[in-house]
Amino acid sequence: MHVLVVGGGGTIGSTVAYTLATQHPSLEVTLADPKAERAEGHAIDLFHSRSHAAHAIGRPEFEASTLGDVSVVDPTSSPEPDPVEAADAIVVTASEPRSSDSLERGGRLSVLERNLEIASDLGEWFASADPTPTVVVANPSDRVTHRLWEASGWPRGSFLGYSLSETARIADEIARRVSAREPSNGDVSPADVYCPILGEHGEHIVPVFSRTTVDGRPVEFAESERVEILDYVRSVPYDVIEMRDNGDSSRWVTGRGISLIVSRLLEGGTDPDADPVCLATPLDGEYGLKGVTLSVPVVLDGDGVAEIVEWDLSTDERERLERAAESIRESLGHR
Ligand SMILES: NC(=O)C1=CN([C@@H]2O[C@H](COP(=O)(O)OP(=O)(O)OC[C@H]3O[C@@H](n4cnc5c(N)ncnc54)[C@H](O)[C@@H]3O)[C@@H](O)[C@H]2O)C=CC1
Ligand SMILES: O=C([O-])CC(=O)C(=O)O
Repeated sequence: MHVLVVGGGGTIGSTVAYTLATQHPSLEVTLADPKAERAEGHAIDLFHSRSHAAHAIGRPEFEASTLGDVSVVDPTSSPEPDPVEAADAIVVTASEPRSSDSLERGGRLSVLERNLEIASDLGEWFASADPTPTVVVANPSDRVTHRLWEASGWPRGSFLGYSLSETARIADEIARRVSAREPSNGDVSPADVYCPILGEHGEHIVPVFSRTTVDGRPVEFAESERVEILDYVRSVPYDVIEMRDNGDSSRWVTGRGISLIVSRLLEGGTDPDADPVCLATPLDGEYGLKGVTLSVPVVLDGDGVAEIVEWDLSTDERERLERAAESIRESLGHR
């Protein structure tokens, strides 16, 4: 199996590559980045991280001879053989560098113009290869996913815009609040919270409070609490960036979330009996929306989105989803 990480010399791309490389020792990983030397530095380090399997403490449960390679290509030099053709899954983290106006809430939109150009170029590159499931991380991820889909000519189900970190963040905040309500019951773990999030990866997130459960039981929040929960989810990634001296963004939650999605894709998909996962995919009438890409519940197979699940939403959730769609359409110039 082979995963291509486009933007693999950067923070998120290299973190995804590390997570996948250690989880799947035989996986071939290619890092595509115009900063090829930087990517090569990651590739050498990553390959050595796999070599711990040669030590007794590595306790290899696989043949050392099956260790996958970690290689580098410069996407601007028409690499041959084409790594897009070789890939079983692709992750796109290619992005303009973070600018000073990307450090505040809403900052994901500051790289819109340049990242749409990068997406158009990547789409042209992808177009000559067979459709391959592609997880899009570069911000603003829903708009970039949409542009990449349009430029590639691949089926819409090939594209999955990544927004799952928000689901992890809201679970943490809900667990804290529910624990504080009844301290005598002990702490609730975020792992016991289910609160899917639809909509934009940004200000227009749509937490589905009508389906939220703790330990499998429905849980209610007053409107004031909902506002505070939303505020936490929107703000915390920017707090993380600031705490790290305005350097890297949330590489660990993002790297782990993407690696889980790629792992499921390589295994042939998600369990159709399990809860669907919320990822951004181009819509064609689902939820009454067309010509826009935003997060909705999906079931995955080995090619990408096998099914978009249409949940019954409350009036407020539906209106919020429509507002998210409007905001995304507007910034893409689609009215
Ligand atoms: N969807 C999400 O939840 C998250 C999205 N992000 C976004 O992911 C993107 C990447 O973030 P970082 O890794 O921190 O940025 P970074 O600046 O460390 O890495 C971006 C990499 O893309 C490369 N690149 C630029 N143009 C390229 C092209 N045409 N082809 C291939 N590579 C190209 C750059 O050389 C650089 O190495 C950003 O847009 C960031 O906002 C980051 C975290 C979470
Ligand atoms: O703005 C960023 O690069 C970080 C981001 O999207 C996130 O962590 O959700």
